[in-house]
Amino acid sequence: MLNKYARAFFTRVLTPFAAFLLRRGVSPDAVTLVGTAGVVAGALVFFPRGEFFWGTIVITLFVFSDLVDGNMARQAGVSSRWGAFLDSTLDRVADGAIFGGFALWYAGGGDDNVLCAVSIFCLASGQVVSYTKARGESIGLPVAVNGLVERAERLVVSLVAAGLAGMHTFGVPGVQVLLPVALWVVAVGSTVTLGQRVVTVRREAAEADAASGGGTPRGSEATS
Ligand SMILES: CCCCCCCC/C=C\CCCCCCCC(=O)OC[C@H](COP(=O)(O)O[C@@H]1[C@H](O)[C@H](OP(=O)(O)O)[C@@H](O)[C@H](O)[C@H]1O)OC(=O)CCCCCCC/C=C\CCCCCCCC
Ligand SMILES: Nc1ccn([C@@H]2O[C@H](COP(=O)(O)O)[C@@H](O)[C@H]2O)c(=O)n1
Ligand SMILES: [Mg+2]
Ligand SMILES: [Mg+2]
Repeated sequence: MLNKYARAFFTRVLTPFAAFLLRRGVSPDAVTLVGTAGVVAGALVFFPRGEFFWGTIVITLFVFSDLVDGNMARQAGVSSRWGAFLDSTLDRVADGAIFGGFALWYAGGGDDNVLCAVSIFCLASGQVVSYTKARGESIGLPVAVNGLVERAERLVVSLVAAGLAGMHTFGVPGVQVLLPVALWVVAVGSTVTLGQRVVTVRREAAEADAASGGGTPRGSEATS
């Protein structure tokens, strides 16, 4: 949903900044790499210590690089398969650090085994949701569904909640509950999304197999 409705807005807002970076000789790949490093550092330095406000601020400063890198590549006319691979692969690394950071907090100072498990579930289910699309497309299917909770929703729900929950350290009462609520929402939403994508891939695969007389495309079943 956000990918559909908010992307156009952010493209307009970030285009001048992307153009500025290109004029300064910065490459899209550099933005992808630095952005991911910033998200990973913000998540793994602050979240395991329960410093959710500052962790979210640092992550927010870097996470929009994921919208800037592609914008730069398109403006410069250098969009590439390598860039698409790098962007998607490092998205998985960033997501792992964010939900891993939550899990480390609940395994340590946050001392809550259930929320630690929910964080790990968010991490794993988010990766699987993304994998369904990548694998479906790699066997030649359109995977014409995004589902209820895509990456943008996973990030916005969990980071807004983490940022607000972190305001507890400034004396704002009652906000800590927002992070557990957000993690449960992301966990349930990711499960629904996984179901939506699996059902779509199953239908598209059956249609494609019927149209081609059955069987997977040569070679594709051998990859994983
Ligand atoms: C008083 C202060 C309190 C402190 C609060 C802190 C406020 C800040 C909190 C949060 C900000 C979070 C912003 C998160 C923005 C995320 C942007 C982003 O990176 O989106 C990425 C997304 C996907 O990009 P790609 O196409 O490159 O990635 C694909 C995707 O990963 C696919 O995964 P899948 O979906 O399938 O699981 C892969 O399949 C594919 O391989 C991969 O290529 O980009 C978009 O979706 C574009 C839309 C972005 C919309 C961002 C909306 C941000 C909205 C609000 C943020 C500000 C909220 C402020 C709240 C303040 C509260 C007080
Ligand atoms: N280093 C990069 C990063 C991205 N791309 C291209 O942009 C597409 C992703 O666009 P986003 O707006 O989601 O960032 C990606 O599929 C590539 O085509 C690139 O070339 N190099
Ligand atoms: Mg990107
Ligand atoms: Mg990306």
